[in-house]
Amino acid sequence: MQKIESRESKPVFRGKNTGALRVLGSEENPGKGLLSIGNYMALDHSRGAAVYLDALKPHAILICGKRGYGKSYTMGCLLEELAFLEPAIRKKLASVVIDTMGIFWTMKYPNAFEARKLKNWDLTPAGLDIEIFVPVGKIEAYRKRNIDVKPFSIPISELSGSQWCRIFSIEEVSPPGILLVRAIESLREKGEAYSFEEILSEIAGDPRSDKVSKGAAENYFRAVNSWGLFSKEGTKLSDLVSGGRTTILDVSTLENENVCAAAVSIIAGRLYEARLEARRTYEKKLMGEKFDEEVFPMVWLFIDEAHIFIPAKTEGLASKVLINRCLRQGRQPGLSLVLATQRPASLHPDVVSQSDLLICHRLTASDDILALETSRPLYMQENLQAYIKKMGSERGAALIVDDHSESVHLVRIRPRLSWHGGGEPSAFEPHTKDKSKENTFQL
Ligand SMILES: Nc1ncnc2c1ncn2[C@@H]1O[C@H](COP(=O)(O)OP(=O)(O)OP(=O)(O)O)[C@@H](O)[C@H]1O
Repeated sequence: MQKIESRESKPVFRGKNTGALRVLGSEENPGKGLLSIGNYMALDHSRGAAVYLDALKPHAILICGKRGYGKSYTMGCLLEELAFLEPAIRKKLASVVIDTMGIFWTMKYPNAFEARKLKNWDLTPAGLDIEIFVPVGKIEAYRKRNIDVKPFSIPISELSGSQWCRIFSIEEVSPPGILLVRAIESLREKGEAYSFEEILSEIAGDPRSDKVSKGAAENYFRAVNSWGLFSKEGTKLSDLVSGGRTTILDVSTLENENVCAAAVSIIAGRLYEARLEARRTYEKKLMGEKFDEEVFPMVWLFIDEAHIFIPAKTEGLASKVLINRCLRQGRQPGLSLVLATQRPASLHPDVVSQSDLLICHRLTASDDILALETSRPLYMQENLQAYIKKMGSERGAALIVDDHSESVHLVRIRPRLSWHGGGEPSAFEPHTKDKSKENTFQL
């Protein structure tokens, strides 16, 4: 089993109590493609056997928990584990993070801050080989801060007139809305990519609209240009994603949540299409056909603040793609989705019911617990509240509900190898000190 013999192939936990191999997410895992996420946590909170997640098959994982209890930290652990898989498996997978908070760029750096804690787990700090992409219009701002980033953009022609109306929060039947839909649909009918300038000239040349509507529509699109996210051609998917890579799409500069959702919808839709195509190639290969070109890897798509993109009560711009394609049908083409939220109650209920793995950190709001309880699998012997109580208030402690083995597990997620950028800043403590020994974790 690959993590049992060396860092590439050694278990991450050689320390205390490493017991029987337990793989969550697959009953058939042959001991390969294992993500070492932590150890069992006994009721007295002592450390038990190592816990692994399967990475050979596609998964839909929901990570939830109240603010500051480990959601993005856990996401980072999964990303690290995917990045450190044995090369033969790693090259068939790719990780893509939609980074709404701008916190994942720090993964390039080793987690020197928690070196002592890592030592307790027999681990050493390690940075990750990641690529960070930011909207093309924002590249200079990042470079000025000495953050090594690459530009990405989305083709402006990917959005329909009605999607633009939703982004601008205007009615499709209002005068600027009517103009905007007409202008965009007329450009789209030509079937070619078009630029921001071409949209403006289409608006200006509309014979049926008055000056005020034209002025308003123009202003909306000038704002689009300032976001620096859209361009005529857009970045090719193959430039963003390929086998073995960890890609961070930092969209934290986009203040408008609708724009973020539109971007997520387009990216997730393109990943899904690419995987469908790859799956067809894979089937043909199995039938004996020869293919020389590289097959698009099985993607793990990570989205934090998922309630923004798949809200409970309304249909967000990314809801359809994420629910209907990635969640419900992602298994077949091999697209994994890892969603995180502080507010399960604000998340579309399909996310809870369609996830095959639920990683639940501490939760206290009753509506959030109820949202998970409502789709609580029958195999959970106790109610969720009781499990959460057992888990206590330790950061990084999690309840994992595994639909494959129909079982529930109390786990302590391991410390991060790479620098975690999502922690709370403190006005008091110097940032260089190793705080491991002061943490609530007593190992
Ligand atoms: N598994 C863990 N091991 C050690 N410390 C942890 C672990 N998980 C979380 N922590 C600690 O808790 C802090 C907060 O975790 P994290 O940033 O993941 O919170 P979050 O749930 O994503 O919060 P928010 O909802 O505000 O984004 C981390 O900075 C870290 O100090």
